[in-house]
Amino acid sequence: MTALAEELLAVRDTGRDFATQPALRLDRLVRAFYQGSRKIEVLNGASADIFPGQAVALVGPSGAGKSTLLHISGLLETPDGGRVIINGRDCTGMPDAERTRVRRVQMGFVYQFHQLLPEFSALENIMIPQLILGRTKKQARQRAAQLLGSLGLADRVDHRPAQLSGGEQQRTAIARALANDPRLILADEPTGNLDPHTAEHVFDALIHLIRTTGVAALICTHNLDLARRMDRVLRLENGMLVEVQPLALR
Ligand SMILES: Nc1ncnc2c1ncn2[C@@H]1O[C@H](COP(=O)(O)OP(=O)(O)OP(=O)(O)O)[C@@H](O)[C@H]1O
Repeated sequence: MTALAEELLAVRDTGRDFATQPALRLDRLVRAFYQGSRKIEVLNGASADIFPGQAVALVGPSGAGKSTLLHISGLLETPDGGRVIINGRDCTGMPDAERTRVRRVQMGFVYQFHQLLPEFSALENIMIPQLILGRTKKQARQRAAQLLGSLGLADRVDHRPAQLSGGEQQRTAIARALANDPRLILADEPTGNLDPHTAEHVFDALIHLIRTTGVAALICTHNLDLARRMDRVLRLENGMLVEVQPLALR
């Protein structure tokens, strides 16, 4: 385990106080799919509150519905029943334009494959979402440089994604997710494409930013070693979210 990882674990184990309003409240979510005439009930009353500053792992077997839950949390899909409440606001029935705005202003996304724009530099990739929200070029450049610096990429700002290693690409994607100071990070296997050593470093960087910015994060992962190091673990079981003690995770 790296020194940073040990420091992060120590912070988790001191039992910090979290803000009282959840950044994300999932309230009795229901979602089913039909495959032919067969109905698959993926979410069946899934509920959870995720508070600012918490890194929460989402685990469960393949096909349990983790991606479905992340898509619904990110307002990319609508549930058949239940509510998604972001910072106290019920977003479930919002019109598309309003959902897009909530996503852009309040959320950051990290995917297994970085999805950086190949023709732009690392710096520009982090500036673009800020320019969309109306920051000036100067403000966007400063914020992008600051984030890349805090992720150990100060000497990579002008590199295009293809000129970065897998771990550097993923750290750039994390910086992009944080560019607009979101309240909530949603991450789908953010280290799933990396070798174990690189995955650990990228994960440490992500957790460090969660702890220092106070953003809330729901992180889907198959990697139980990483899940054990988060503040909380939620396991999807039979369409419900079950809280598991991180150190008891098997
Ligand atoms: N659009 C869809 N149409 C039909 N079935 C779907 C659709 N999306 C997901 N499913 C089904 O819902 C179930 C849950 O899928 P989901 O991708 O959410 O699981 P997961 O836990 O993320 O799996 P994995 O760990 O393998 O990525 C699966 O049985 C999947 O086939």
